[in-house]
Amino acid sequence: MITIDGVVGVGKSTLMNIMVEEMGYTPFQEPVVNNPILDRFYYDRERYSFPLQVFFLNERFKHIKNASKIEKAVLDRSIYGDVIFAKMLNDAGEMSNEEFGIYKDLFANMIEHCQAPALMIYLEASTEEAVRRITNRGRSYELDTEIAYWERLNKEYRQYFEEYEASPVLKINVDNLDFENNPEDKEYVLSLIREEIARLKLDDENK
Ligand SMILES: Nc1ncnc2c1ncn2[C@@H]1O[C@H](COP(=O)(O)OP(=O)(O)O)[C@@H](O)[C@H]1O
Ligand SMILES: Nc1ncnc2c1ncn2[C@H]1C[C@H](O)[C@@H](COP(=O)(O)O)O1
Repeated sequence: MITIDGVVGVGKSTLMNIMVEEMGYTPFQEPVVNNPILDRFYYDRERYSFPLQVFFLNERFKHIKNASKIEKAVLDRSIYGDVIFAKMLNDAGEMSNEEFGIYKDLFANMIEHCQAPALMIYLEASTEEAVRRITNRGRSYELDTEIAYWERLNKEYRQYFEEYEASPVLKINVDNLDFENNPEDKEYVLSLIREEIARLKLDDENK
């Protein structure tokens, strides 16, 4: 089970699709379209932070449960990334301390039953590049969100991944890598992933 994480717009879904096409992985997509409150959350974060976190926690748990039953799974975003959002929202006063306390308790209970990924691919980018990609993608609720939110998220992500040790991490800075449109960049990223898989002997484990 390989997980791809990183800030919004960094290219997680795009890379996941490449791994599906080029490496035969089975995708576990982030629930954006079928998310009943994501849009509302962006316009009223105080009201929707807590239910949104519970929604994502539950979805992530389902994905991990199902992904751990198959040989080559790739997940778009991780349960660990959710904690970054939850902490950030609590720090900003958009999720109350009581709600964050309940969230942490629920998380602690769930994580005991979650298999850690065999590899975490952390896609790192400058906030400017992430916002450029968010703008190109054009989800209206993200376009209406202030830049400071994306800056805070990036800062929290970087800090979190400096200390993350639940699994091996492959960190890739994607600021100058257009693996979506440039075949050379795509091959380069795939080679990094293949090398890491070989180094960790994940292929052997998966046989
Ligand atoms: N490496 C890349 N270089 C340039 N644009 C990219 C790259 N990867 C993805 N994109 C574009 O950036 C936007 C966000 O990509 P996406 O994969 O949906 O990000 P995420 O899943 O991390 O939010 C999309 O419009 C996508 O086409
Ligand atoms: N845990 C989360 N809290 C708040 N918002 C979240 C969380 N997980 C995902 N999101 C948002 C961020 C994006 O608007 C969409 C999808 O993420 P993406 O990085 O584009 O895959 O959901």
